[in-house]
Amino acid sequence: IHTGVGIGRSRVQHFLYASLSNPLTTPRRKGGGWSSNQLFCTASLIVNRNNSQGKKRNPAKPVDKSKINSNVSPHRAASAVRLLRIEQGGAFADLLNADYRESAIDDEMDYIQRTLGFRTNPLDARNTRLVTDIVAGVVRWKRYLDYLIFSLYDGAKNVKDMEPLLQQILRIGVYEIVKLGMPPYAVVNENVTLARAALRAGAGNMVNGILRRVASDREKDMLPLPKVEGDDRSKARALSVKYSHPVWMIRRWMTYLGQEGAIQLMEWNNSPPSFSLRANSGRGVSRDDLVLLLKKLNVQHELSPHMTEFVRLSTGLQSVIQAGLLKEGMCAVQDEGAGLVVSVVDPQPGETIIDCCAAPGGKALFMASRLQGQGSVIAIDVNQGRLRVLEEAAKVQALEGVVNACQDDIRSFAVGASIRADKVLLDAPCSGLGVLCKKPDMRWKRTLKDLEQLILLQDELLDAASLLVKPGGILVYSTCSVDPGENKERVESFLTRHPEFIVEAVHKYVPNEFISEEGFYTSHPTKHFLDGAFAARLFRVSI
Ligand SMILES: C[S@@+](CC[C@H](N)C(=O)[O-])C[C@H]1O[C@@H](n2cnc3c(N)ncnc32)[C@H](O)[C@@H]1O
Repeated sequence: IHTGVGIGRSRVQHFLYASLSNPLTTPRRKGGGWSSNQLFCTASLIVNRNNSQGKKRNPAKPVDKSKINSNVSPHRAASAVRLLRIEQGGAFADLLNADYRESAIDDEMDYIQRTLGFRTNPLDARNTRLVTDIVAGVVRWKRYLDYLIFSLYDGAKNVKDMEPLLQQILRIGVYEIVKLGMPPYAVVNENVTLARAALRAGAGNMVNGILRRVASDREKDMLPLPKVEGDDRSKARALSVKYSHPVWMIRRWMTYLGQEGAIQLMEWNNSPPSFSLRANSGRGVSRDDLVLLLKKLNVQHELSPHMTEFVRLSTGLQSVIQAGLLKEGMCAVQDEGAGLVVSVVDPQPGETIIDCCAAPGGKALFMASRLQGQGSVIAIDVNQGRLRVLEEAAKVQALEGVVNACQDDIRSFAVGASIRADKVLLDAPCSGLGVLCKKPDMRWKRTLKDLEQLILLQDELLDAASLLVKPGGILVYSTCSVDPGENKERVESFLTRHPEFIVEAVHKYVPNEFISEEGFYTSHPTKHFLDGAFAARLFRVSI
C-alpha cells in the first residue's frame, strides 16, 4: 500500500480496495506531541531565523541605482502596478501576503520597473502591508471610487476612456483620502509625483485637480452619492455604487435577504477580514501548543467557541506567516465556517473518505488530521496545479501518509470506479458568494451566467459523487456560497433524482445556531461573523 501523495487513478483504486478490506492503520508518530519547552524553542528559532532572513532582504541581484526613483513612494508605485496586473488578469488580490521569498520581492520590483520604467526604494515590511491593504481596498471599492472620479472629472465619459495606469493612481489617491482618511496634502503630493514620473506632467496635473476636489468635497461633507429610490432595479443600481458591488448580486440578495440584509452583507464584504488558525494535529500540535506559540509571538488571539482545534486572530497573521508557523506545518489558515463542514463529515479513524473536489486541500487535510493516522482521504481534483498545492501542504503538515491525491474529473472517475467509500465529500465549485470579504476581486469576476452554469455543474457532480458512497455511507454536499440556488435547492433537486438518499440532520455535528430548519449546516457572515458556508449530510439508505 502506498503512502505517498500524487498517485494515479488506477493506483488510488487499488489502494481503496486494499484499505476497504484491510483498513490502513498508519501509526501515529511516537512521541508526536510537543512539549511546551520544545514549542518555545521552536518559536525562538523561528523568530531568530526570521530576523536574520530580514537582514538578507536586500535584492540579491545587482541593481542599477541610476534607475531608482527615490522621489516616488514605493507602496503607491507597487500598489498601482499590482492593481494593473489584477485588472489585466495576471494576478489576484492576495490578502495573506504569504510570499516573503527574496525572489518574490525582486519580482515585484521587476514588475514596477517594466511597467513604470524605473524602480523605487525597496519595500519594507510596513510598506508591504500597506500595499496589501490598499490593493484590497481599492479592488473592493472600485465602483464607488470610479463614481467619485467620474462625477468630478468630465474629460472622460467612463472608465474605459481613461488610460489604465492613470485610473489606478486616481483610485489609490481617492481611496486613501475617502476611505483611509489619510492627510490629503501628502496623498495629493505623492500621487501627483507618481503620475508625473510614470506618465507625464499633464497626468500629474489631472491627478492634482481631481484629488484636491475630492479632499475639499469630503471636508465639506459634499461627496456625491446616488439616491437609493425608485423601483428595485434603480435601488440596486444606487446601492451598487454606494457599497461597490455588482447590480446582479444585489438584486439577488434583495430577493432572499431583503434590502437591509443585502446592505449588511455588503458591509461585511467591505470590512477587513479576520482569520483563524487550525492547530495541526497531524504534526502533533494541539491548540494549547499553538496558543503558546502565539503568546511567544505576541499575537492577540482567542479560542474558537465552535471547534477545539481553532484559534481566532484579531491581528498578527503576518507575524505568524513571517515566523514560519505555516511553513513548518504547525498550523493552517482556515476559516471556522469551512472547518465546520469537516465537523459535518465527522471523519472517524479507520474510515475511507473520498474528497471529490479536494484542491487546494483545506478540508481534505483537516479531515486527514482527524483520522489520527488510521484510514485514508482520497483527494481528487481536476486541476493539476491546485492539486500540487494540496500535495505540498500534505507534506508540510505531515499528513502525506493519509492523503492520497489523484488528478481526475470526478464525473469520469465515478463512472469507471467500482469502489464505495464510508464518506464522500463534494465541496463543489461555487460562486464563492459567502467568502467575498476574503476575496476582494471575486465580486467583479463572477457573473449571473457563471452562477447558472455552476448550478448545472453542481447537479452533475452530485450525481457522480453519489456513485461513490457505500450503502449506509454518507455523502456531504458543501459550498462556500450563501445562495439558496447553490445550496438547499441543489439538495432538494438531488433528492428527487436519488430516492436512495435521505437527509440526516446535522444536530450531532455542529452547534444549533448553525442548523437550518431543513437540518442543513449554514454559516451566514452577518449572523455568525464567519465565512459563509453550507453543508448537507445525506445518508445512503439503499444500493
Ligand atoms: C471549492 S473548490 C474546493 C476547495 C477544497 N475542498 C478545499 O477545502 O480546499 C472546488 C474545486 O473543484 C474542482 N473541480 C471543478 N470541477 C471538477 C470536476 N469535474 N472534477 C473534480 N474536481 C473539480 C476545482 O478544480 C476546485 O479545486
